[in-house]
Amino acid sequence: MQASSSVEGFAGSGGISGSGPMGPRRSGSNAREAIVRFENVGLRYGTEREVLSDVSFQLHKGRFYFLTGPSGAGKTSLLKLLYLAQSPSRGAISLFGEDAVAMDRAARPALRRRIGVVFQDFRLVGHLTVYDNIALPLRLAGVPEEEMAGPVDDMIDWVGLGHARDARPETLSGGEQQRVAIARAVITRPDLLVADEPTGNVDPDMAIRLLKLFSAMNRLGTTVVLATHDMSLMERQKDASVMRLVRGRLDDPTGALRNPPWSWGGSSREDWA
Ligand SMILES: Nc1ncnc2c1ncn2[C@@H]1O[C@H](COP(=O)(O)OP(=O)(O)OP(=O)(O)O)[C@@H](O)[C@H]1O
Repeated sequence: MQASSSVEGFAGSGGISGSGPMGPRRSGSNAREAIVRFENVGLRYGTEREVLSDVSFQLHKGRFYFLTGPSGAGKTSLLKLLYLAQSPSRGAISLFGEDAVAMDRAARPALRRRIGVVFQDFRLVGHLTVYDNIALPLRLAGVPEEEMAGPVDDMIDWVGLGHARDARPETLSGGEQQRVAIARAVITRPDLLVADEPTGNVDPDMAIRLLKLFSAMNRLGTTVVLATHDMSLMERQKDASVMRLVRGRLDDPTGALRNPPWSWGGSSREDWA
C-alpha cells in the first residue's frame, strides 16, 4: 500500500484553514475534490458514552479507502454516518459539498441515491429473486427494463450467480447473499460505495474477485470505502489509503493514515487485523 495524503486526519482544531467548519480545503491537500468531510464528529446512541469521538477526515473523489480497527471500534457506526442512516451527536459532515447535518430531511434521498451501500447483514428483499434484487436500484431510478437486462445479467455472471438468477435470497448461502448485496450496491455505478465487511462470508478466491470488482468501479470514478479486518485484501489494493478506528477515534499518532500500517514502526501486520 502506498503512502498517501488523501486521507487527512486533522483531529483537533488546528488542521483546517478557513473560517467555518466546512471552510476551504487546507493548503497542500490533495488537488482532487474532497467529497466527504468529517470535522470533530461525535456519535452517541441514547445516553450511552460516545461510540465515535472527535472524528475528522476528508475523502477525495475517485480514491479507495479501507476502514479497519478492532471489533466494536465504531466502523459500522462511522459508515452509517457516511450513508446518512445516522445523524452525528456533534460535529460537521459534508457530503458532495452539501451540509449533511443541517440538510432538510426531504433533500436526503437525492443525496443517498449517489451512494451504494453493502450492508453487513445484506438486507436483501426476501420476496424478490436475485435478478430483481439487483435490478431494484435501476428500477427505482426509472431505467427501462430493456436497458437494464444486459447490465444486470452481466453483473450476475460477474459475481458468479448465474445458476441462481431466479432464486430467492432465503435459498442462498451467506456468501451468495453477500454477492447479491454487492451486485445491487454497484449496479448503478454510484459516486460513493460504502461496504461493511463485504467479503466476510466468501472464500479467499471470491474475496479477490470481489475486490477486483470494487477496484474496477474505483477506476471508473467511484470513491470506495470498504470496512474490513482482512489484511490480505488491504495488501492487494496497493493504491488504497487506510483509516483505522480504535475505541471510536481515528488512530493516527504517527501518521498511519498516510502510510501503510504494517510499515509503521513497531507494529506487525497482525496488530492491524
Ligand atoms: N444502535 C446501537 N445502539 C447502541 N449502541 C450501539 C448501536 N450500534 C452500535 N452500538 C455500539 O457502538 C459501538 C461501536 O459499534 P460498531 O458496530 O459501530 O463497531 P464495529 O467496529 O463496526 O464492530 P464490528 O467490527 O464488530 O462490526 C459498540 O460498542 C456497539 O455496542
